[in-house]
Amino acid sequence: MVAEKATDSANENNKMDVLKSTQQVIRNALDKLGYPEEVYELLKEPVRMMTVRIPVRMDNGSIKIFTGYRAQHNDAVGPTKGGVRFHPNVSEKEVKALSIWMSLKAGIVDLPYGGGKGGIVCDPREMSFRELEGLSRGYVRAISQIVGPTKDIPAPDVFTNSQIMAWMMDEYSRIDEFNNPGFITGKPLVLGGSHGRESATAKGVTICIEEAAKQKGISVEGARVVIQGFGNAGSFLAKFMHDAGAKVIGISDAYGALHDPEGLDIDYLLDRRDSFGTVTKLFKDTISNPELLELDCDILVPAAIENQITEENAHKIKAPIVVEAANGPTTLEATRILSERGILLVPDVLASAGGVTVSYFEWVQNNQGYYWTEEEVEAKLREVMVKGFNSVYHTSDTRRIDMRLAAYMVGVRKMAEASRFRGWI
Ligand SMILES: NC(=O)C1=CN([C@@H]2O[C@H](COP(=O)(O)OP(=O)(O)OC[C@H]3O[C@@H](n4cnc5c(N)ncnc54)[C@H](O)[C@@H]3O)[C@@H](O)[C@H]2O)C=CC1
Ligand SMILES: O=C(O)CCC(=O)C(=O)O
Repeated sequence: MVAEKATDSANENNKMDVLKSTQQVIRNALDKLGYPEEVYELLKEPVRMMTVRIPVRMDNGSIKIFTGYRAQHNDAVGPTKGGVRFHPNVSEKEVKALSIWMSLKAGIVDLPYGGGKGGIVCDPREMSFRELEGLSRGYVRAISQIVGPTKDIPAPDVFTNSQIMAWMMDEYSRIDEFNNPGFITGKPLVLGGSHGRESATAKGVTICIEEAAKQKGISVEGARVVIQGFGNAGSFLAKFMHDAGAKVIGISDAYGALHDPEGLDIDYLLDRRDSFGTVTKLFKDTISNPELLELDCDILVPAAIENQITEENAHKIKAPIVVEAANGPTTLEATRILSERGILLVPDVLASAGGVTVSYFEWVQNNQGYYWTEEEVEAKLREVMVKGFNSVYHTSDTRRIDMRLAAYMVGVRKMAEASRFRGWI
């Protein structure tokens, strides 16, 4: 009985293991494309993974040692690129999976990058500004040998922002002994940031929603939208949906969710949210995150963390369109269930690629020292996202496969070919 329980829990862990599920889809995509086994052997793990220990003097005078990671998945196409996450649940496996997803995003929207990702195990909500600066600078010192504007270019992710990017850029510039804005993206505008980067992930998701709605014959104007997460991705998305005439009937953060079938007051919520995307603590009448996901709505956007739609709740999702702003919010089993139910699932590696696309634009502008207007950035982003959506949708439609497998097939091809031309495989 005990052994049976242990096996059950091992199976459950496997289903929630984001690295294992990513490897499974990579394998399926490579098989469908006809690549030999050694291509999978190369791409199933990052080519480089660094673990660092970062000492930080805390405000109470003690020294605390933090663990951080930087994964570089594949650099055959170009330098690796991807965000840095500050979160208590960061793990080596998660960072590895996130770096693979970055490679796939770069492939889908055709950027000259491979995927990278970083993370530090910490809870920035419980740290002072001074402690966060020490941690950000310490991380850069620790990984400085493997990063740089032509090697691996970090950016923001969960619980990191433009201030943290500014500290990291300053630390790298000190080490490098000259001002080096192209080392990192998602910087404040005054330090070489790009117009449109802050809202880029949400803008990319909005474009995918528009394209998915066209395919489903649903009008965005008047559509009922539910968004899990009210941080960078979720809050800008709520604003864009509200401005497009959609009714945002549910939002959430790490502490709970708000629901109003008549539509929430998005401008008020944006005004009251804190820098970690927390707003529900201000309200008494809340529902839970699991309840939020099952609300009756037209468009559901998970924009927070991994493993939110699983085989437990996939049958209960009512939205005909699910667009993944977050990385890894839906398990593979849930992907199968949603797809069999005819729900159009726009996967993370496509839907959330707007962030890295505008990060690429920021890096290009830093390299050329000439900056674009917000309108130019938005027009270029739209072109890239629509093209990415169409190629994934077309692959899914013609091959009769789910959108996630289609996205992996589109995303994996460029790095496989580049690795082959380089003579690696
Ligand atoms: N910021 C960016 O440019 C990009 C972000 N993403 C992905 O979007 C997702 C959200 O990232 P950001 O908005 O940047 O982060 P953020 O740190 O700005 O906001 C995170 C939001 O998720 C909520 N949250 C945290 N834990 C939660 C939980 N257990 N249940 C429900 N909500 C929870 C937080 O309260 C907050 O509202 C992540 O998966 C991230 O990897 C993807 C592409 C780019
Ligand atoms: O902007 C970037 O370079 C990376 C964004 C990111 O980390 C992501 O798409 O998950």
